Amino acid sequence: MSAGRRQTVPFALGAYFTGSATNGDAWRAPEEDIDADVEFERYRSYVASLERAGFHAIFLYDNVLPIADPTTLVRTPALARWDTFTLLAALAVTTTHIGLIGTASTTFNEPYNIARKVASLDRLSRGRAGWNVVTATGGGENFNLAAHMDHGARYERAHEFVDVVKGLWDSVDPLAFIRDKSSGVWLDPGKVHPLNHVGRFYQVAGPLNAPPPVQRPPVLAQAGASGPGKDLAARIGEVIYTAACDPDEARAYRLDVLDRAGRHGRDERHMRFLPGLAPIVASTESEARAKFERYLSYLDHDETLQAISSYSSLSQDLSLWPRHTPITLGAVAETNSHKSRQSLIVDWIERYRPTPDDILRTFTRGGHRLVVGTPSAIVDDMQGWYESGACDGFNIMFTSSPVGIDDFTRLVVPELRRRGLLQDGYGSRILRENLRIPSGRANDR
Ligand SMILES: Cc1cc2nc3c(=O)[nH]c(=O)nc-3n(C[C@H](O)[C@H](O)[C@H](O)COP(=O)(O)O)c2cc1C
Repeated sequence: MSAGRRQTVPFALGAYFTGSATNGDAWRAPEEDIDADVEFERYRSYVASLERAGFHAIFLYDNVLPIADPTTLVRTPALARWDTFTLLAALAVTTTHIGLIGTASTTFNEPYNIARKVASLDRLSRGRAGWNVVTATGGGENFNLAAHMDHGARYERAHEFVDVVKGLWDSVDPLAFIRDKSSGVWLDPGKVHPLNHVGRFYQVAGPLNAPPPVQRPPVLAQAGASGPGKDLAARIGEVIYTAACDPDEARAYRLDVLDRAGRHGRDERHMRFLPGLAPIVASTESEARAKFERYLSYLDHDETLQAISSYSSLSQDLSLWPRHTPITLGAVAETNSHKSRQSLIVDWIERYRPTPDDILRTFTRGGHRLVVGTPSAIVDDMQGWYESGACDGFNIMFTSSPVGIDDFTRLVVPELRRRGLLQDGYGSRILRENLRIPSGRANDR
């Protein structure tokens, strides 16, 4: 099983970052960096470590939410956030092989701008750019809307948005540029193809006024998991980020999206499913447990429970629930924001009847799975998920930086290598080639 699987869908390792001050929830721990929102050097050194360790890509989360009440931010480093593609552009010139995947929403951007940004990043990085296509969990109030756009409408626009971006990337053949001083011919107009797109939501003439991307096309990531989210993933997603706490559910999700992808002539060779994983690792089990308790001691429990309640739209604040009493959810109003995270956490609470304390011990504030243990226990977990077809790798969400990054690269990465899951070094300087994802073009199915 594993040898064949490794041939078709090689194990992929990504690293998740927000563009703000700290990566971990326990930001008050003495060793935790707290100034990455103003010091580029922090990101430069994190990503340099990940590149030395052979991570395929980093992924920058982003949102543009309104903050009606700044008192909700008193205890969390979330407000100041680098503009995603500006930060990635800087990282493009401090790295050589690691992929650089940034989030931009199809709800609050125009396709022309995104096509240009990602194409430019792909050139700057010599073929390592990716775009995480989101419809955004909120933010309309910052973009001329009274509220967030309806979930269904967001996804309808997203399909057309991505088609336009891909069309713009194809609108200029890189060979169009003759640049011949002797003849005075700069450009071959036969290799420039205005798009002239007229659709339901967008009217875009083109051609794209940007350096042609190196990758044909740059890698597309996607992270929605509601019905419409899965349809978008199935049609355009190449790297699929998920939150999953149970391997059976992750496997069912993967098979569901692959089934939908089949209708678009796509299969598992074209997609890498990467659930989030937040590791706390140490050489011995007891050390790892002690580290975990220390992490919990620096976590603001109320704030973390409030964040999970709000991000998962639970219709109640879990921080108000007695800390050691099993939670009973009342009626949960259907959300227009993050439908899949809502159902993930609601289902989990209904199935296991956890206490708020159990939630803190199981999930990060974003609702991703915490795993505590030795390097071999953590790799057993990862390998088990991968080999059973629950995923194609992981998106590592470090519980602290820089120490959590250092722990993972020092302890877990060598074990992943020893088991042949992760290769030594990079096979290519191009992200799509390192992930071994074909472009989907006729000559590269
Ligand atoms: C790992 C992961 C990362 C995500 N990153 C972002 C992000 O950066 N910005 C955003 O607005 N939504 C992000 N999302 C949310 C989804 O893209 C999507 O907007 C959300 O799941 C709502 O869509 P759904 O109802 O189809 O699930 C992320 C989801 C996951 C699982």
